[in-house]
Amino acid sequence: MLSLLLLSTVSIALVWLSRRIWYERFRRYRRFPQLPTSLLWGHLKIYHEIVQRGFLDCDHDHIFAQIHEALGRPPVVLLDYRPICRPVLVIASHAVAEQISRPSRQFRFSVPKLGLGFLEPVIGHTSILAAEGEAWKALRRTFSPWFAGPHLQALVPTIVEQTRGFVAQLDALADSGEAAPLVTLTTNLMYDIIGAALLDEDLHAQHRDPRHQSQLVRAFNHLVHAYWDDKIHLPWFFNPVNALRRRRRGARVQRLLQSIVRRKHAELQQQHETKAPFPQPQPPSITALALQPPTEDGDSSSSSTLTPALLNQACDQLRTFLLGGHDSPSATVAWALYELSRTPRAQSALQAELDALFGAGTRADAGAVQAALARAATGPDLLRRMVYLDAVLKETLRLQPPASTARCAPRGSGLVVRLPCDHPQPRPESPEHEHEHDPGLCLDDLILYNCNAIIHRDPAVFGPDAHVFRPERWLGPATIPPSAWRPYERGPRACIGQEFARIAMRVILAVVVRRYAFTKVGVGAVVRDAATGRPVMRPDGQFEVEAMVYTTRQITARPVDGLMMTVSRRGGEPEL
Ligand code: HEM
Repeated sequence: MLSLLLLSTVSIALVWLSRRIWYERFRRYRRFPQLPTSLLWGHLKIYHEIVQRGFLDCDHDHIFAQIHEALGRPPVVLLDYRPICRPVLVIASHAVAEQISRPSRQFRFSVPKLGLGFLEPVIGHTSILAAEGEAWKALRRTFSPWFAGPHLQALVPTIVEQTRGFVAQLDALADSGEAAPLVTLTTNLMYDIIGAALLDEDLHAQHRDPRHQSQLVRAFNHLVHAYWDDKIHLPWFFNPVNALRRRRRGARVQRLLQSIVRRKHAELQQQHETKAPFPQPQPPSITALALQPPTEDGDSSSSSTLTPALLNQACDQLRTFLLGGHDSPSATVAWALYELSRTPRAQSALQAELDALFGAGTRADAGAVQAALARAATGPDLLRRMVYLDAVLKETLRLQPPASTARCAPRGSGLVVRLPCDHPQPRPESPEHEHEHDPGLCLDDLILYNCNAIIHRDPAVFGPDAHVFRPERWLGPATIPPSAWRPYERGPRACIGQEFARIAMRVILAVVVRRYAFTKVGVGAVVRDAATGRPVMRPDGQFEVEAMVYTTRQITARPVDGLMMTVSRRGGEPEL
């Protein structure tokens, strides 16, 4: 009798479970565009097969783009990663992305971020990047004045100063004729800029001998390497060794930063106590701001006691700025130099703009450009007038966006988005709902990924040449909807450092772009005509290349080979 009861209970449980799994896999998300799914593995199997067919180390954005294309470019694509993690909704339409990133009555600061637990070794657990609600608002309020226009303009001479090391490195490369990964050089440059401007520290990242770089730079690079080619951010138990490696390396970065912050705190206290007559550095250092414990009512008062909690919180913010500050701008500058090297029309237009601003006689004279930019009377105005250079940067960020936001609306919150009307609407729940007004798509509990790599190449917005580097599309009357370009994300959680990045990137390019010619070697090298040896020009005005340089995931998207280039001084470079 007992065994019969047991048997029937087990059978009922099994029937219930299989119906549940069937529902979860095939019915729950049936209105979402998606690839055929498997009962056991969802889309994991097909995702794996697509990865195997292409470059194994390519970034997940490429895989999403392929799936999106195969499905006929719908506004959203569902990828069911269960049982490994929640299903991901890849958002391919700027109109839908905008509904996620803008504030609403339901979500005052836009749809909450997806937990960034996997990044904790890099940014800590109180970082502004991951914080939510009032805690995030208080942090943002603390740091926003530092990132405001007038403060940033005062930093231009500091940024310019650091480009001297970059020029020295490029000169050395031009003399040697050797190829080097440009991204390594721009990364070191950005570390030095962030060190000087944000931390008020010389990080020696551009030292010719890497052994003389500061311990912080070496430790941070070491930590970031533990994130290379991480496609799905699997939970720690899938690779406990790497999880441990990240923790250990993260702890070392934290210790190094703590000793810097303790020193800065002591200096600030001394200045405060002695009421030093010399003026405070203008703008106040980020470290000083990070040491003001933010309160929810917006009052920030300098703390004389450096509690362990305050120390850790300050270090978490500094680590976040170190990450955001060095990573995306360095990749963007390197990509811009690559795209310019294969787009002679754009290179000439940029040269003409810089000639007009600095004088044609300063083409090879980096020192003259640096001096003009560093002068308070001329620098900000020169930067403001770099219209074509700004278009080059916009176009680079359009084609090679380093980052995209990932969000998640809590279960039961009832987040609904509407798809753009020019796309086929989602299937109704059932045939009897066929004629009802479309209620939109409910996105609760899904991982929402605004995929900029797809959004930025939408032919419906950018036309048939969406894949071509054409800075001119950003000049003249604005025809592109603002929400279709979102490399810094939009809404309240948009990048706090975007204006700083724009200034730094404009300074760097203005200093080097007329002085050097860059030639890609290896993947992405230009194709040359067998008879003449000259590069083959495509009808769209770009040189034909051997193979596209794809991106890999290294926390953000970075070019696979670091953009291996040779450098020559203009005038001395080989004829193309
Ligand atoms: C080309 C340059 C840059 C790009 C493309 C970029 C991109 C982004 C993106 C897409 C986000 C949103 C991330 C998310 O929602 O998860 C973001 C946030 C952030 N970025 Fe940047 N970033 C750049 C430069 C910088 C710089 C120079 C800094 C600091 C010096 C910085 C610091 C931050 C911080 C602190 C946040 C979090 C903001 C918040 O949640 O309030 N970024 N960035």
